[in-house]
Amino acid sequence: MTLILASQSPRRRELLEQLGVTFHCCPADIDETPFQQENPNDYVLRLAIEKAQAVANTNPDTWVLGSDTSVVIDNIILGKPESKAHGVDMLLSLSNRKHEVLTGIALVHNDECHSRLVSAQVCFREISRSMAEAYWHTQEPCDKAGAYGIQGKGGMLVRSIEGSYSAVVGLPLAETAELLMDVEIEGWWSWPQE
Ligand SMILES: Cc1cn([C@H]2C[C@H](O)[C@@H](COP(=O)(O)OP(=O)(O)OP(=O)(O)O)O2)c(=O)[nH]c1=O
Repeated sequence: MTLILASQSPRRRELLEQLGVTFHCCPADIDETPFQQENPNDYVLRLAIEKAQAVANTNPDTWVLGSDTSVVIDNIILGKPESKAHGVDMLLSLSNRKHEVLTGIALVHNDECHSRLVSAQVCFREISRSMAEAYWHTQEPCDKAGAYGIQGKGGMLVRSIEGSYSAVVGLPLAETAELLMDVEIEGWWSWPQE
C-alpha cells in the first residue's frame, strides 16, 4: 500500500524523505483548538490521529501519517503564534529555562491506527525583548509551535536538548520508521526487524 503524509509542513516532508520512503503530501484541515483543560500529551496525540484520519477518510487504499508538534511550558500548550505580540510573549516565556516539545505521530488505514508520542526537553538561553522582536522579524517563528525553529536561526536560542531532535523539528525519525516497519508500505526499503 502507498503512503500519504497528512501535512502541509515542508519540514515534515523533508524529514520523511530522509527515510527513503515514497509518499505524497495531502494537508489535513482540522480544528486544532484544545479541549478545555485537555492534557498536553492527550492533545498532541489526538491531533496527530485526527490529521491522519481526516486524510484517510478520503483515501481508503493508503496508509496515512499524521503528526502534531506543540511546545509545553508550565503545562500550557504553545501552538503557532497568532501575532507578533503573541510570538514575542511565547519566546520570553521560554527564556532561560527548560521546556518540553511534544510530537505525536499516527499511522492510519481504515480502522487501524498505530500511534506514538515523543517528548524532548529543550533549554533556552536568556532572551531579551529586543532579541525576541528581532527574531520575530526574520519571519521564521510565524508558522512554528512555540514561535521558534531549532533548525534555523532559532538554533541560536537553544542551550541544550535532551531527546529526539527530529521530534522538535516536527517528525521523530526513529519512531516514524518503527511505525512504518510494522505495516506494509509499497517500495520501501527497511531494516530487518529484531
Ligand atoms: C519547536 C519547533 C516547531 N517546528 C514546527 C513543526 C511544525 O511544522 C510546527 C507545529 O505545527 P503543527 O500544527 O504541528 O504542524 P503544521 O501546521 O506546520 O503542519 P501540519 O500540516 O502537519 O499540521 O512547528 C519547527 O519547525 N521547529 C521547531 O523547533
